[in-house]
Amino acid sequence: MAEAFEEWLDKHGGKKHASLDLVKELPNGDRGVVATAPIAEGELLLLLPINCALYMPNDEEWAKRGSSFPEAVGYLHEHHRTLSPFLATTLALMSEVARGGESAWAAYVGTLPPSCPDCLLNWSKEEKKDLEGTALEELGPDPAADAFKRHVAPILAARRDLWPLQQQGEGEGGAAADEAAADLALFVRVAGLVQSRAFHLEAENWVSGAKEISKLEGGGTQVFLLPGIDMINHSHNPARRNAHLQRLNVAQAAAAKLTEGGAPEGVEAFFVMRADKPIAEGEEVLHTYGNLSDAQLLQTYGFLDSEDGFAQLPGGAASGSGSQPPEAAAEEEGGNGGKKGGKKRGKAGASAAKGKEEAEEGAGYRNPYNAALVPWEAVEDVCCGLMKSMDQGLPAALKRAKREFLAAAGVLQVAAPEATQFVLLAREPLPDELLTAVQVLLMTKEEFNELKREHGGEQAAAGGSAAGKKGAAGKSPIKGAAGKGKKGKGGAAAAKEEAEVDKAGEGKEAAALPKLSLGTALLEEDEDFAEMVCIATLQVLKSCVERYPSTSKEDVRLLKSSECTGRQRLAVRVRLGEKDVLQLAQKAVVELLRKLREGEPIGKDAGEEEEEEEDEKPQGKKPAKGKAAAKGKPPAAKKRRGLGAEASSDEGGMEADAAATAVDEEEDDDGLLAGSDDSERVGYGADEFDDGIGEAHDRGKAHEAPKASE
Ligand SMILES: C[S@@+](CC[C@H](N)C(=O)[O-])C[C@H]1O[C@@H](n2cnc3c(N)ncnc32)[C@H](O)[C@@H]1O
Repeated sequence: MAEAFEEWLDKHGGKKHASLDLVKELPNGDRGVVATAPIAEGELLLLLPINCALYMPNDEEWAKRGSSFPEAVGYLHEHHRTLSPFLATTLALMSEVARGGESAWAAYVGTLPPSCPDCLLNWSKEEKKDLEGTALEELGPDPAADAFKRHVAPILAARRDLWPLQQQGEGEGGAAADEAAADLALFVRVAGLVQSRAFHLEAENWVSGAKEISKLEGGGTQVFLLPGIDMINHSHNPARRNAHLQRLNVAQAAAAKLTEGGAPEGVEAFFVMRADKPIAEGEEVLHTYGNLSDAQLLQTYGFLDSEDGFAQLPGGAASGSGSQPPEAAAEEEGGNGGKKGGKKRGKAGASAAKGKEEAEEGAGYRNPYNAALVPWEAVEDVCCGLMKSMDQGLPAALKRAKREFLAAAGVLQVAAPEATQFVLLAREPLPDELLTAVQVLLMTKEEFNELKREHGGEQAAAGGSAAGKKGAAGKSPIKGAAGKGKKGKGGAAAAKEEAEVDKAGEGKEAAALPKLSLGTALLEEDEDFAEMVCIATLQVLKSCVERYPSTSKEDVRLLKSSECTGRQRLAVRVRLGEKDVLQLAQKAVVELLRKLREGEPIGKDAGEEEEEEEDEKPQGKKPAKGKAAAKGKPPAAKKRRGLGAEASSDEGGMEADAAATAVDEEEDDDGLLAGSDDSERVGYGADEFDDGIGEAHDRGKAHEAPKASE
């Protein structure tokens, strides 16, 4: 199989390093690319002419060399242009698989595994129950069966010559049922392969130049199957990675002396895999599939990282494993790529030690790129409930106006604001969007109207341009606002209030406003408001923690038990990872509140402010509160709200609330989350296509290209 592939590659002008085994069986039963002799840094590992890749061409490519694409690709290009790139590439590979020995890609098809075993596509309903509450919880119909029925089956039926029927046995329900079952089975198999092997790259003009490939963008992507290159496994650990992918145009490939004797006819570009560092004999070639959370890794690739070096990173997480025994995971170490330092070092050392201990006990490695999702609905419910408890219930029109305003101001997604999910990251557990949304929801009608006027006003002054605008942070949109502590209104008053929702900003919501980022300026000015915002945020986070059927402690216990194996273990690790992030967010809120109460500077420039404060402060004088104080202004007058009447008359009120809502201290501080410094925001935003399947990249934000130093 490897020889047939190498012959095929050679025939098409591709190259493979002589000292590489592309299909080496690894100790864990998987296959990987392994060096059979030492390879020097910079050496070419694989060169793949673009004509060997399976993908949907853009119009320009099609015009230039349409005839070199498989027939199925041509058919899809001509007749199904709105199909998602993922489904189109899946159908392209299905055609080559179904055509067997007749396919021009038969040698490549021969290198493919039977399936992507643990990809979610292959999980039963029962197994998926363990993912309840996570980003991977399936709420609608089975996405694969749904995509098959809606998009794939009609295409197969229309062109049986391109997608010949697979061999079927005699089954119940007659020949038609058998055909459909065989088609669906092939689709699920191939979709799993494409999902776990394809590269999602920005569509670009090939002739324009080389490009680092790991940078993926939400829009305008092409989904490429890159034979041979797709044999390389992933590592989260920069210290273990030793290869990276580039695409080069013909001139660049020639300049790099990759195509002596000239490029094969009709080839405009190459995919190139090179050694980033020396690779020892017997060492596996590894690169990165992206900075992906556990949920994204599981959904797309059917595995969770079971390595490796984060225990060694200063401030790093412990090693451990989802699928291998914890003892083995705890033994595996390596890597030293972390850059954390400063004040956190002392604690990090202790955390790493504690983390290692936990790994040994079986708690497992936790991914520093993990994320948790907070649905808008939860935020709205909690905030509206809180306002109601203060006799300031939000009438429907005001609720709608706030939602529309937040969408126009870039805090909620525009197309379907209600479907927004705030993405909390281990490295940024309290995103500004979430704090901003909570603040806006907790504003009285008057405050909200004033915010709208100020924020809309900025837009008018800027000629409607949202680019580079700062938002309303630090401007106190509620300064001088009336209506604090308003008492309850009956139905008629509420109806009047609906009618009173300020018309000033109306219509502006439709247009894009500058991005709204309230930060903490308002919280620093108004202690009661700050307490409300913190309580509400803690309640929101608590409601998110409660959506899981188990607690973190139970999950850790499960991971420690030898019975928790296979897919159940993967699922438990995903939900524990999400809960870790929610716990970090809870801690961040409690810390924010503490700082606000103690008048400590907050935010990125806190250090600078502290210094400024030090310089300006007369000797022996107590530091004043907040930013205003830091800038030499008197602290803002304390403001009172409905809730504040109780909470602030009882000095322990907030602590009690926070304690009731916040972190289980026994469970926190496991020190397992801090790790690499290059965690990037990853999310699960709006789907571009309504396939409902595919991979994390179609649903998420771009991942940063690995830094040069990696
Ligand atoms: C692009 S393929 C890599 C080649 C694959 N190992 C093979 O034998 O064909 C991606 C698949 O390899 C496996 N894989 C890659 N990196 C892995 C890792 N770090 N740990 C476990 N499995 C991994 C997963 O099954 C994943 O879906």
